[in-house]
Amino acid sequence: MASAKGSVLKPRVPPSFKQIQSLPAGFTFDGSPKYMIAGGTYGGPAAEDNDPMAVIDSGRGDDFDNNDDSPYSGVKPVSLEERPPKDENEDGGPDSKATTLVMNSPSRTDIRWSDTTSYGPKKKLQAWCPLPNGDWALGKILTTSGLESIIAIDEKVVKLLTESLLPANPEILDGVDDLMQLSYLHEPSVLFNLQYRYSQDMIYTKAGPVLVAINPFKEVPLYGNDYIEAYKRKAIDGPHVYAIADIAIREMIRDEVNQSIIISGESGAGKTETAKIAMQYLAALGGGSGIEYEILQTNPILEAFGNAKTLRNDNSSRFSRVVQCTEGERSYHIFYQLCAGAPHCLKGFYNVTKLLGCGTGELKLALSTRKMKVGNDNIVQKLTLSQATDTRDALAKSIYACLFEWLVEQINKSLEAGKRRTGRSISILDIYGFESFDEYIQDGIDWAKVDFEDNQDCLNLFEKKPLGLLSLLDEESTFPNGSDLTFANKLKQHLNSNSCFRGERGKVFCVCHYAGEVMYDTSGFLEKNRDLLHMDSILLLSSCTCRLPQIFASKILSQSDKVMVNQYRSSVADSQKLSVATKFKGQLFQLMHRLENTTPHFIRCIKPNNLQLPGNYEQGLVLQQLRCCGVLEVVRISRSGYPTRMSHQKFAKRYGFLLLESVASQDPLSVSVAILHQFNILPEMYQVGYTKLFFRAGQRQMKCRIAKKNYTDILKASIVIQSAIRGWLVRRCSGDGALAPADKHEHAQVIEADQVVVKASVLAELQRRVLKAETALRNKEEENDILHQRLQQYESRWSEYEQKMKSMEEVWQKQMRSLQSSLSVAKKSLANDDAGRSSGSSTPLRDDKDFSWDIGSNHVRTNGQESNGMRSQMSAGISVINRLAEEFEQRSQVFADDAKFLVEVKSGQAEASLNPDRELRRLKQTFESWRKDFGLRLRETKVILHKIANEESSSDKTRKKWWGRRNSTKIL
Ligand SMILES: Nc1ncnc2c1ncn2[C@@H]1O[C@H](COP(=O)(O)OP(=O)(O)OP(=O)(O)O)[C@@H](O)[C@H]1O
Repeated sequence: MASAKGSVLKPRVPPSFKQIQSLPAGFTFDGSPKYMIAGGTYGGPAAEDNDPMAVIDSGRGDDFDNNDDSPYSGVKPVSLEERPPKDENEDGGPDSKATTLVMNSPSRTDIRWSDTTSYGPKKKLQAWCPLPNGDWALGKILTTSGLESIIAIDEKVVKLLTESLLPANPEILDGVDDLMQLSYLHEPSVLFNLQYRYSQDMIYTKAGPVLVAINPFKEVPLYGNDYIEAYKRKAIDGPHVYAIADIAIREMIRDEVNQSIIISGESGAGKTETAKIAMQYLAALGGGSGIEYEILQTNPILEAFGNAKTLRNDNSSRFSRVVQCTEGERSYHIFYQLCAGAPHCLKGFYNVTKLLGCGTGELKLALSTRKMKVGNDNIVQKLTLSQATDTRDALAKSIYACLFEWLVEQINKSLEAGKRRTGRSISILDIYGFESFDEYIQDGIDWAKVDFEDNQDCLNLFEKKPLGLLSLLDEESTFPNGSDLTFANKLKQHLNSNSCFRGERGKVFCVCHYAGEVMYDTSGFLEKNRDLLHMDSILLLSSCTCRLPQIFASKILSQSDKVMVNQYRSSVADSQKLSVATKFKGQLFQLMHRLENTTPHFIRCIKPNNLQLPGNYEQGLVLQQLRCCGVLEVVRISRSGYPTRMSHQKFAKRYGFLLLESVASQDPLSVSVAILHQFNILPEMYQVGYTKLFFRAGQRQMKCRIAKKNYTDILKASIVIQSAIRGWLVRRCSGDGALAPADKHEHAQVIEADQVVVKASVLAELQRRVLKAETALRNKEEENDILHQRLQQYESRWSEYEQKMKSMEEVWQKQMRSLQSSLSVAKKSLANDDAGRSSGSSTPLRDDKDFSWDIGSNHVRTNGQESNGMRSQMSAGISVINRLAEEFEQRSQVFADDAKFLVEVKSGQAEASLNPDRELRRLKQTFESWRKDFGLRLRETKVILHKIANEESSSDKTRKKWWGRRNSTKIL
C-alpha cells in the first residue's frame, strides 16, 4: 500500500547503483504543453512535428568526468581492495593496507545539498561514498585520521578522502514518504529513498509540494474504488495521485479558485497514465456521471488520434509524425485502427480525393505546381520532386492538425454544459513551474535568500524582443534569402553576450538550459518554422465538396488574416501565416496566463529505465530526471521558503471563529495574529507580510489540525457544559439528585460527529451551543460574584470577633496578673505572720488539707481549739489562697485552650460540629460568671485575712501595709 506510513520497512540494503553512463545520450528538453482538459486546450500533435528545436546532441555523452556540474566530475578510477571489512576496533590508520584513493570531493551541486559535511567521520557511522564509475555506495566508516577515512563497502575496505563522503540518514528514515523528512538531503539519500520505496511498489513519494511518481511499468495494487473511497474519507494519507486530486477539488470548492494539476516528465515517464488516474478520482467524486467522467470517456478518441508508438513509449502522446516515422515507430493509432480490416481499395491515392471531395486533376495540380504573381502577371511554376513531396507532406500535416483541433473543439463543446454547471475547473497538464520569490519582497517578508538557479537569462535568450532567439528566427524566416546558415550567424552576432548561449562552428550553437547544455543544428529550422502551406493547397481545401476540408481552409485563412493585422507582412503570400515558433510561444503564454490564475499542484513522473521494464531502477537515469526538473531544488527551497500563503482576510475569515474572544470588531491582521498566538504556532514557522501570511511547508496540515483540534475541543466543552446544565435542570425539576448525568446515545452521536468534516451547518449549530453555554457560564459567574461578596463580609466580621477576643484576653490577663500579685503578697504576709508566731511556739503549720474554708458561704470552718484558733485560721487562709492561685492557673489554661480551639474551628484549621461563634459567646459568659465569682471569693478571703491579721496584732503596722496598698487595687 503506497500510504503505508509506518509500515514495516525492510532492512537497509545498500543500493547497487548502476553506472551513470547508462544515461541516454540524447535526452531532450521536454517542456512543451501537451494538453489541458476540463475546459483547457489541446495542443495539436502536428505542431510538434515542426518543432524547430530538434536536438542533435545532449552534450552529455559518456564523458562525465569532464562535466563540472556532475558530482562525479574528476573522480579518478579506483580499484577496491578485495578483502573483508575490518573490525571496527581494528586500527585503520596510515599503516592500513587499504588502497589510498585520490577522490575528489563532491561537486558544488552536492555540497549545496549536503546539510553537513563534518558529520559522518566524527562517529563510526554509515556514509555515502562516491565511486569512480559515478555510483554511490553505502559504506561504514571504520576510522578517520587526518583527511582520510577507512570505509567498509560490502566486502571491501577502501580509503577515501573524508570530505568526499556524504552522511547517510539513520535507518529509521529509510523509505520516508516525504523527502523533506530526510535529515540529510542530498542526491544519494534521495535516490536511495525513492529506490527503497519503489522496490516495495510504493511508487509515490512527496518531495515537498511535488508528488514524485515513478513509473512501475506493471500493474500495482494502488488504484480502484477501495482506494478512492479511502482517500475520500481520509482513511489513507500517503502520497498518491488521488491525494493530489482530492486536495485540488477540496481547495477549488473551499477557496473558489481554479486549480491545476501540472504533470511533468519525459516521454514514457507516465504522465498520460497519471492524468487518467487523477481523472478517475475526480470522476468517482462526481458520482460517475459528472463532467470528469465524460472527459474520461473521451480518452480513447483522443488517444487514437493523438498517440502513437515511439521508441520511448508504446503509447506516446507526442513525437510522432504523420508523414514520416523513424524505424521502430508508428504513426497515430487511428490510421491502423481505420485500416484494420478495411478493403484495399480504400487505402489508395484515388480515395484521398474521394474523401476530401475534390477532383484528381485538381489535387495533382495543387501538389505539383505553384501559382505566383510577378508584377501584374500570374505565372505557374512546376515544382521539383522534392518540392512536390514537401507540399504534399505540408498539406497532410495541415489536414491532420486541423482535424485534431476540430476534434478537440467538438469534445470541448460537448462538455460545455458541465463547465457551465460547475463554474470552476481543474486543469490537468504537463508543464513545470517554480515558486515566485518576488512575492516575499513585495510583502515585506524577511527571508534568508535561498540559493536557487535563476533561469531568467535563458528565458531572455529565447523570448527577448527584438533580439531573442525566437524573434530572430521569425525575422530570418521572412527574408527571401534567409537560410539556416544566415540564421545561425545572426544568433552568434546578437546573442553571444548572453551567458546561456555559445556559438559553435557553422550552423551549430549551444544553449545552457536549466537541465544542462544542448547543442542545436539550425539545418531545416527556417523551413520548419515557416511551416509552408501554399495558397494553392489552401484553395484546394476550400474548393472541396466535403465540409471538413472547407472548415479547415477557412480556419487557416482566418489565421493568416490575423497575421496580416498583427504581424509583419511579406511579399510572399505563404509567409502570411503564423510561424511555428510564434504559435508555440503564443500557446505557452496563454497557458502561463491560465496557470497564473490557478492554484497549482505538481506531479513529477520519473522513468526508472529506458527498457520500459518493471522492477528496473537505473539510478543514473532517475538522478538525471530529478536534476533536470529541479525536484531536489524544490525540496530544498520548500524547507527554507514559505510555500503556503494566505491573505489576512482569508485567514481571519476561515479561522477567526476558533478564537476564544469575540473578534468581530477587529481587523483581519489582528485576528490573524491572535489566531497564530492562540495556537502557539512557532514564530519560525510563519511570517506576517503586509497583505498575506506566509507559512513554511507542512503548515497547511497544521492549520487543518488546528481547525480539527479546536472543533473537537469546542465540541467536548459543549458536551460537558450541556450535560452539566441538563443534569442540573433535570435534578431541579425532578428533585432526584441521583439521576444519570448523560444520555449515552447522544454522546455516541457527538463522537461520530467529531469524525466528519466541519460543515457550515455543523459550525453554525456549534456556535449556537457555545453561545448558550457562554450565557449559562455568565450566570454562574454572577452567582459566584455574590457568593464572593458574602464571604468577604463574613471574613471581615470574623476579624472583628478576633479583635474583640484579643482585647478580652488582654483584660483577662491583666485581671489575672492583678489577682496573682494580690495573692502572692497576701501569702507572703501570712507566711511572715506565721513565722513571727512560730518563733514563740513550736506548733508546726498544719497541712492545708486539714482545713476547709468555704468561701462561697462566707463561713470559715475550723477544726481546732480556740487557743489555736488564730493560728489555724492563718494556715487556712494560706491554704485558701493557694487553692485560689491553683484555680486561677487551671481556669486560665482552660480558657486559653478553649478560645484557641474555637479560633481554629472558625478559621477551618480544626474540625468540630459546633458553632464557634455561639461557643465563643458561651465561653465568654462562663468566663464572666467565673470572674465575678472568683473576684468575690478573693475579696472575701482578703477580708477574712485582714480580720485575722487585725485581731492578732493591731500594733504591727508593717505587716498591714500591703493591705492598704492592695486595697487600692481595683478589682473588676
Ligand atoms: N501508474 C502506472 N501503473 C502502471 N503502468 C504505468 C503507470 N504509469 C505509466 N505506466 C506505463 O508506462 C507507459 C507510458 O506511460 P505514459 O504513456 O503515461 O507516458 P507519458 O509520460 O505520457 O509519455 P509521452 O510523453 O510519450 O506521452 C504506459 O503505457 C504504461 O504501460
